[in-house]
Amino acid sequence: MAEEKKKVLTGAGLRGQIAGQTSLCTVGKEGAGLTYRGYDVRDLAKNCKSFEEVAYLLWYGKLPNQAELDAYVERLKGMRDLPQALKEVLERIPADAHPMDVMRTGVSVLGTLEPELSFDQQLDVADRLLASMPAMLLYWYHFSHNGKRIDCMTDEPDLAGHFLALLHGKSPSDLHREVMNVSLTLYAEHEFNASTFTGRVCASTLSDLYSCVTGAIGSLRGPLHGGANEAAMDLIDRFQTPDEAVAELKAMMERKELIMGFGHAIYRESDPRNEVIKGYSEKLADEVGDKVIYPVSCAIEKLMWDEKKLFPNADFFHASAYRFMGIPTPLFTPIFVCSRVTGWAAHVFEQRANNRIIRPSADYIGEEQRPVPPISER
Ligand SMILES: CC(=O)SCCNC(=O)CCNC(=O)[C@H](O)C(C)(C)COP(=O)(O)OP(=O)(O)OC[C@H]1O[C@@H](n2cnc3c(N)ncnc32)[C@H](O)[C@@H]1OP(=O)(O)O
Ligand SMILES: O=C([O-])CC(=O)C(=O)O
Repeated sequence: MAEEKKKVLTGAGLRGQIAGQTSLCTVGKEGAGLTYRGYDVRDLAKNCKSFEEVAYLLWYGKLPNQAELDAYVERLKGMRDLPQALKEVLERIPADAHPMDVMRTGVSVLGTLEPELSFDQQLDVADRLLASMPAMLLYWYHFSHNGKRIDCMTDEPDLAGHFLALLHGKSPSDLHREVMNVSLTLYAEHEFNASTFTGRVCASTLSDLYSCVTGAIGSLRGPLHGGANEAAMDLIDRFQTPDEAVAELKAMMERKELIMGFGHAIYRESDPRNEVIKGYSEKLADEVGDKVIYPVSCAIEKLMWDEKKLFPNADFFHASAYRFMGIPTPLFTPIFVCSRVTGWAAHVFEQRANNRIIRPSADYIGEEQRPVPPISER
């Protein structure tokens, strides 16, 4: 086999292969950019006051005007609660379960209670998932940790505030609401990343939306993908000073260990989401008077660039931003789910609109064909 073909097929993660078409998103055009339906993600983060605008853009194809947004927010508000049967299942999941497993189970159970019986219902199912995911996570969280059955309905005007209010039991400050809206916007969509591709493969079999989302959650859970925001926090938490971080990071690099929250499969120079969330992390660090986490994060960022030309991806400064808002580390990746469900579902809709089952081929590198020996001769 030619060397080039071998490189593409073995262990190369399909990098650079075009696996389908999309009109939802561009990643890494000119090395760094990210757009949703033609809008720069930084522009969306700055000018969309609520994440619901971005969800609407991805699912309904255009940015909503004020009347459309008001109606959409009201619709989602009415879908925030959970069925009693789902609450009962969540009450049986132990406190030490991984919250990503809770999300996967929650979505799966909702799929048994409110199944998608026809693709005509796809937008209803997607809206229902988006609206109810914060409660799925936080009903379980409060019950399993404190034995408390929270009210899953809040009057918060957006999902960002709803999430923080369910977590903390009170309405968030304006700054925290803004950060959460921006964070959900930054995480919403990212072309053919591993979890979205999982969802699209599932959709291509004409399976239901709950199955596509359940599978996608499983792919996002890993530390090479969405799980990196939690892994980055665990890394940062090991250090009390920037000097300590630099010394240990150098040793880790020598041992060829992966540094979580750095590098990217597509971006080569920078991840455009980083500068946005880093700016908010700095603001929040000032707010809480942090003198450790933010400086340690910046020292790691500088070292990684100086030594390896590796830059922080979306996950790295999300870790400190979430910590400063009092969000427990194991809930970081589930927040990613609450956002990325918009991208996943948009890709499922796109796949369904022009479907052929996704079924690539493998390059066989095993044994030549041979007879099965009788069991006495093996
Ligand atoms: C929202 C998201 O999902 S963003 C990604 C989140 N994931 C992480 O932060 C986990 C850490 N990062 C990584 O593991 C990788 O950078 C990935 C999985 C994101 C991308 O993987 P790849 O596309 O294989 O990376 P890439 O081809 O750019 O790697 C080039 C070299 O840099 C190294 N490298 C890449 N990222 C890192 C890192 N974070 N730490 C140390 N070395 C790294 C690779 O090991 C490779 O080295 P080699 O040439 O000696 O084999
Ligand atoms: O695109 C990728 O490979 C990973 C990523 O950044 C994302 O899904 O947000």
